[in-house]
Amino acid sequence: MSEALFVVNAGSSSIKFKLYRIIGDDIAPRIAGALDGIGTQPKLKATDADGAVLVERGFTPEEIASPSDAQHAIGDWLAPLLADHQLIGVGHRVVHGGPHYAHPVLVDDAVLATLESFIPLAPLHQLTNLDPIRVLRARRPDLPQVACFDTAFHRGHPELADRFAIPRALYDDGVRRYGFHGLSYEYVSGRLRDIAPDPAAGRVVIAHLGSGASACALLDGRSMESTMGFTALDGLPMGTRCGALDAGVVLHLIEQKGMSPAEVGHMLYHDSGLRGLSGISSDMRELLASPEPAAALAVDYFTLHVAQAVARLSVTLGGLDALVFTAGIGEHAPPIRARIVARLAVLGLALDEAANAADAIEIHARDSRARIFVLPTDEERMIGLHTLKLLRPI
Ligand SMILES: Nc1ncnc2c1ncn2[C@@H]1O[C@H](COP(=O)(O)OP(=O)(O)O)[C@@H](O)[C@H]1O
Ligand SMILES: CC(=O)OP(=O)(O)O
Ligand SMILES: [Mg+2]
Repeated sequence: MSEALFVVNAGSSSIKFKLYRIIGDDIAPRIAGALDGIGTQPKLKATDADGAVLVERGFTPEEIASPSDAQHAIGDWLAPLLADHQLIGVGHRVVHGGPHYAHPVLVDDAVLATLESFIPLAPLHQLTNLDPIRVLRARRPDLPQVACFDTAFHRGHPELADRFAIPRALYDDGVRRYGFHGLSYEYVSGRLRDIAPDPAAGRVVIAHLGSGASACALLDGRSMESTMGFTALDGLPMGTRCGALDAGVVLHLIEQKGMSPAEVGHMLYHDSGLRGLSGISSDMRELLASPEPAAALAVDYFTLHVAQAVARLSVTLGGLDALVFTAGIGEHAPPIRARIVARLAVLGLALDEAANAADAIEIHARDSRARIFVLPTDEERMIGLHTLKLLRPI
């Protein structure tokens, strides 16, 4: 019977999962799947290591109305397939680890209670990240569960990157710039080290452009600064989130417009970003395909702000050796990469257009002052490796 571990990456409308076989101190995917459309058009799909479809079935919105329904459905489908695997544990992506968790942790009641206290700091993510942990603890109390944090990678960043310019007492109270997407940055910087060790040891900016978007400055693979802050609302404009916003707007909406804090929160997390700017869609593919001027404005706003962030993070690093694009938009949208790099001509960056159009790994022109890469992220593999290391220290 082969040893295996299970990885869960739970979002608000989908649960992605992977079953890995353990091979020494490495892992190899056996099953990859997702249950998405929770509460709307639930669909479970999973493939094996060769891409063959193992299951593809729909559910009614009533059958899978919540992430915990989804977790049970995945568990029911998976149980017979686990018969010839010996599961040693489960790794979870948990977006917020607060000020203290700089590494993955084994979840017990006290850890779970601490992580629950961060729910208001990550309203789109934390509750749904913790839900599968709770469901699995009830179903399989014997199975070790490991929480891997999006914030952990940034915990070693310098104090300057950790601060807001507000009274010091708030910092001591935990109002700090945590930064997110850390599992993605850790994986992508490791890939860069494998394929291009020279720039990886130097000054690198990684732009994680998905439905959530942020950018991170790394020096020799370590986080120096990132665009997300106390919450995953700060920094770049996203699918539905506003990104950096004048705090005065929040005061205005509450004090002058009579909006409740909950209404403002909903607007900034769900109705802003690309969706708010365009009035059309939060999905970059739809905006690129739309002839509407409002869609073009949203795309321009996005590319301008990503380019500005790369330039700002280059100041933090004192220069730039490599720029890396990753996540849904970063990996699959050549026109967006082209517009971002065109704005960075000011720093001497230039694209090889054919390589960019082909989603090649290296896409810079020969005379570009920094190398430019497209590297697919793999948060699940990072979670799997962390989980294995914590459960099986060498
Ligand atoms: N071919 C493409 N062209 C443009 N945008 C794309 C393409 N493929 C995916 N995207 C965009 O990627 C985003 C989703 O990124 P992803 O990393 O999958 O998000 P998440 O995992 O955080 O939900 C969406 O805005 C989607 O439109
Ligand atoms: C932290 C965050 O924004 O995550 P995601 O991109 O998955 O929404
Ligand atoms: Mg994501």
